Amino acid sequence: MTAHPADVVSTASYGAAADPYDAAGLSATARALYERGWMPGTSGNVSVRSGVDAVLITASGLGKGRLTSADTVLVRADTGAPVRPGSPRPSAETCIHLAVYRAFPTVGAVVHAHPPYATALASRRSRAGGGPVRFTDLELIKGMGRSYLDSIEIPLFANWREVPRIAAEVGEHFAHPATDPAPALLITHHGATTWGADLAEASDRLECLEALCQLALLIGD
Ligand SMILES: CSCCC(=O)C(=O)COP(=O)(O)O
Ligand SMILES: [Zn+2]
Repeated sequence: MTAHPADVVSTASYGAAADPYDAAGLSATARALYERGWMPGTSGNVSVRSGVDAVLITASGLGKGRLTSADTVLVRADTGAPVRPGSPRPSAETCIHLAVYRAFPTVGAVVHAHPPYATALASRRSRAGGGPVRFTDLELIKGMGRSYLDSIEIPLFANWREVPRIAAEVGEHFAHPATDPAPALLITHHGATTWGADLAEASDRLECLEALCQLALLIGD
């Protein structure tokens, strides 16, 4: 991942508790997803696990195409509160990331974006009565952490105005996960969230999910 010129300066402000390469990785991922049109304006957020009790996440409300390492915040994994006083405000959707980390201890990175096909398919499914979005037979299913070609169900959540309510429903859902749960969720009229061992895997899964959603819309019912 190529460092943004601003990262060379801003990573120096990070202490030992957050790896400066993680901060550079977060901001580079956000910029790349912005370039793809999946994080328009200030939308989207990215995080990585930082040790056992903290998460490094993008700051809230900033243009994701201009993000630098300085625009990341180390938060407590239990409460989402910034570890250091004077940090920028963490993403408004931090609680959703934390719900994923709590449910899946091996997850190292979470990516949330507003990609158009995933958002459209989630919204269409919601209008048709809701329930998980299921993909069948498509080869790209293997890109979602599956070694076999079968079907995969992506849970769909309501886009409550109170983000903690979305996070609570995500936490409840994954408290009793299906066997081999998909590393992804959709939020109706909002976007998609994927996760993986690291930023590369979480981003690849977002790419596959968006492609699956595009194909599903092309194929139709
Ligand atoms: C303009 S998008 C509204 C908020 C949102 O859905 C999002 O993904 C970005 O929130 P953040 O607080 O992480 O900037
Ligand atoms: Zn969002």
